[in-house]
Amino acid sequence: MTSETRPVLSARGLAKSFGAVVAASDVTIEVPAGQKLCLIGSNGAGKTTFVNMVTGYLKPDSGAIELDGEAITGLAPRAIARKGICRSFQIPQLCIELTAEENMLVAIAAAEPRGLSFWSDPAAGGRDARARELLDRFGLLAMADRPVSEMPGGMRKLLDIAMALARRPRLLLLDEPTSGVSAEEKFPAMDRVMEAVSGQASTIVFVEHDMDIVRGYADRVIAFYSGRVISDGTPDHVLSDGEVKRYVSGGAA
Ligand SMILES: Nc1ncnc2c1ncn2[C@@H]1O[C@H](COP(=O)(O)OP(=O)(O)OP(=O)(O)O)[C@@H](O)[C@H]1O
Repeated sequence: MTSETRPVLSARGLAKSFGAVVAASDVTIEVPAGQKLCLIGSNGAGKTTFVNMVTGYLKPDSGAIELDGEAITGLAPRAIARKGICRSFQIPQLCIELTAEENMLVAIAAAEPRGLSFWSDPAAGGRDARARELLDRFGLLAMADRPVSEMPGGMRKLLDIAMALARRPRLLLLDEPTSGVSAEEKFPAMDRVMEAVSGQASTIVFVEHDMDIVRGYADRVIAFYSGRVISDGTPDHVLSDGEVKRYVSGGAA
C-alpha cells in the first residue's frame, strides 16, 4: 500500500471488556487522510472506549492499531501523542488556576522533544507568540489572561481542543466537542474548530450526540451499539438506517 492510499488510522478487530461488560467487540475502522468521521451511539455504546484505545488510555484485549502504517497498539498516551494522535476530552483536562495562555504554554512546551522542564520559562523561545496565535484561532485571545476557573464551559472546551493542536497532530480525536455548550453556541463553536484545524490536522474523529451537528460537519458516520459497529457510511445513509434509528437516534434522525 502506498502512502497515498494507506489510511491515517487503521484499527482492526479491537476488543475490550470490563468484567462482563463488552465495551468493544471486533471493532474495525480505517480512517483515510482528510476525513471528518463522526462516532455516534447511545450512552455506554463504546465510543469513548474506542477513542481511549486509539489514544493509549486503554489497552485493547485484542486487535491492532496503526498510525500511517506504524503499529501503535498498547503504547502509552504520551508516546502516541508524540507520534501524532492528539485528543480533547469529554471533560476538558485543564489546570483551572492557570490562565488560558498559561495552559496553552504548558501544552506547547510539553509537545516539544525535550518536554516541559521545571527550570525553563514556558513562555521563552517564541512559545508565547504561538500560544497567542492558537488562542486567536479559537477566538480565545480576549480570555488569554483570565484564569480558566472564570471561563464558561464552552470556552474551556475550545481551549482543550486548541491545546490538542499544540503538537500539530496527524489525527485529532474530539470526545463530545459540543457537550456542555449551549444550543446557540454549538454551531459557532464547531465552525471555529473546523476552521482552526483546517490545513493542520485535517483528519478528525469526533464523538457527537447532536444529530444536527453530525449532519453539518461529518463526511462519514459510524454508529456504535453495545460495543459493536452497527452502521458505517455517509451521514444520510447511517442516520436513515433502521437499527440506528432504533438504538441511537430514537427515530429523531
Ligand atoms: N474504566 C471502565 N471500567 C468499567 N467499565 C467501563 C469503563 N469504561 C467504560 N466502561 C463501560 O464500557 C461501556 C462502554 O462505555 P463508553 O464510555 O465507551 O461508552 P460511550 O459510548 O462513550 O458512552 P457515553 O456517550 O455515555 O460517553 C459502558 O458500559 C461503560 O460503563
